Amino acid sequence: MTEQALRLGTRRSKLAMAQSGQVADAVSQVTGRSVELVEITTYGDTSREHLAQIGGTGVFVTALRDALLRGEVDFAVHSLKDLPTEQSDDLALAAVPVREDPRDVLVARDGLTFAQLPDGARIGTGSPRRMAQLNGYARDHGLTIETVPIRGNIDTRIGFVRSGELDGVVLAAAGLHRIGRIDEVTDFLPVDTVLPAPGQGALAIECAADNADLVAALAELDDPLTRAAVTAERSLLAALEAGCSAPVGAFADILADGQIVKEMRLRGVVGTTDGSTLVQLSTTGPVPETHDQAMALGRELAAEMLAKGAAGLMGEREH
Ligand SMILES: NCc1[nH]cc(CCC(=O)O)c1CC(=O)O
Repeated sequence: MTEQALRLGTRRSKLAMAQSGQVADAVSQVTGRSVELVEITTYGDTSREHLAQIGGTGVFVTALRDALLRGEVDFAVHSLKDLPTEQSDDLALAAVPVREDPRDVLVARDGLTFAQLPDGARIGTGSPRRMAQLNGYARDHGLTIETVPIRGNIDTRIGFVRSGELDGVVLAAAGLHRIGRIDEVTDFLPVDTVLPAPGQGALAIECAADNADLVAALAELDDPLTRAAVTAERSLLAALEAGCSAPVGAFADILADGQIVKEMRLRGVVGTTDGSTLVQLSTTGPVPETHDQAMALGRELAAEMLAKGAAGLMGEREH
């Protein structure tokens, strides 16, 4: 008797298809079952509005979750940074695999690094988080850049540079890796210059919470350290009451002594999009061993950031 193929719900973008294809192979290996991709269109794929305007929260995810809840697909793969922080009781975050490079990168004309950009350079990004930190970095170096809000898939965004319309665009390294275009990066921005979005570079594999066999099988793809890190990052975001299009960066990493894992450090930043005010803080604690401990790390840092005025910065509205 042959078991039915598992149905993986995925968006159709090149990036989504690449990451779903990679997860499909891994799931086939751990379950011994074949995996069939089911393409689903989300609001984020069809809307032409800027993400900062449509709110961001869940626009790439809701249609996939609905298909899971209706039993039309067995599991779904999301970019973790697109996943709203509130988790539905009916769905399980069954696995968070090992994170890919979390950094933001610059793809600029003529091989330029960020420090080599000319004064007034036009840099495309629709992300208030990137705008705030890029403008802040430029200010610190006596440079002004113009951040230009853009949307579209990775090909479209890099296309603005190739056509000469923009001097550069800022993207996530992970996405470029996954679609095989990492060679086009002209500068990898260190996380201390531009903190990534909470969960950036990580994937989320979701399935129905009551599908116990599948929850258990998918758990084999989970990386506990990645899960602890992204849980702390997302807890910070939630405790700041910010959505995924807010100017909030967060990154948790492991402080190790040789091979010995010592502590987890969580860094967070909130700022105005012009980069004139940035609140960046970090906290360090034992590596979380439970979900609650990882959540506590994020809440702790959020409280410190709020005490330093973070709420006022996030309240800023774009004109
Ligand atoms: N919101 C779009 C999105 N969602 C996930 C990624 C990249 C891959 C990742 O962060 O895992 C991107 C593109 C980008 O920010 O350049």
